[in-house]
Amino acid sequence: MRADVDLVVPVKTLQRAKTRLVGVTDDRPALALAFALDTIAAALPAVRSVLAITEDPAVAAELRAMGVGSIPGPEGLNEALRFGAAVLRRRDRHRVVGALQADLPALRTDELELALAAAGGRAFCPDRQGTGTTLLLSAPGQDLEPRFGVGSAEAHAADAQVLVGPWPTLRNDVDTAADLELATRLGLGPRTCEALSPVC
Ligand SMILES: Nc1nc2c(ncn2[C@@H]2O[C@H](COP(=O)(O)OP(=O)(O)OP(=O)(O)O)[C@@H](O)[C@H]2O)c(=O)[nH]1
Ligand SMILES: C=C(OP(=O)(O)O)C(=O)O
Repeated sequence: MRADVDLVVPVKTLQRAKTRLVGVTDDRPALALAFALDTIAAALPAVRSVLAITEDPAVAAELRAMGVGSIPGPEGLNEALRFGAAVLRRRDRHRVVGALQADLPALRTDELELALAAAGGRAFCPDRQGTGTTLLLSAPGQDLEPRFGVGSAEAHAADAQVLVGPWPTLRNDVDTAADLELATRLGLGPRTCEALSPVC
């Protein structure tokens, strides 16, 4: 557990989320919600706190039931992350602020902990393709400066340590049916299993 780390997790409005998973399920919003809940449940024991940034009241209600706070933020992923990071920074200016994507339904707490332990300052974990980013950590007391989007791994590598190690579940963000197949092999979280039942 890293008691000096607080994570911002952005969760897009469910009706607009995971459009690349069209055809995988009849209920895409329910699957996007399950991804976020499994990701956050796995992350909680690894850090001091998790704050979700979401405009979606259904997401906020589910998180509240888990004891996780959320606040609405501005439109856009980097905008939402900057907003959330600034809220956390105001609460404690010395902390490490991180951004964790909400689409890691196979995430294991121990793998996140290994990656967090390997970080020696500003650092990021590339996705399994090596082009995107699943986790970004600020240096203590510094701004998060998120550069998520196409080619974000290269953008983050300009000034952040690359975290690559034995944490496949942290690297497998699920955007496509192929990602979901791999996540199923790695072991899906319970909410995602339930949403896809009887697949697992
Ligand atoms: N709060 C917030 N979160 C966002 C926003 N856009 C993306 N996210 C989150 O950012 C992470 C990565 O998003 P994407 O992989 O691009 O997910 P997506 O937009 O649902 O998927 P596609 O429709 O397939 O592009 C997920 O945790 C999303 O929930 C946004 O505008 N606001
Ligand atoms: C926004 C990103 O993720 P995705 O590929 O999931 O859209 C990113 O990796 O920076």
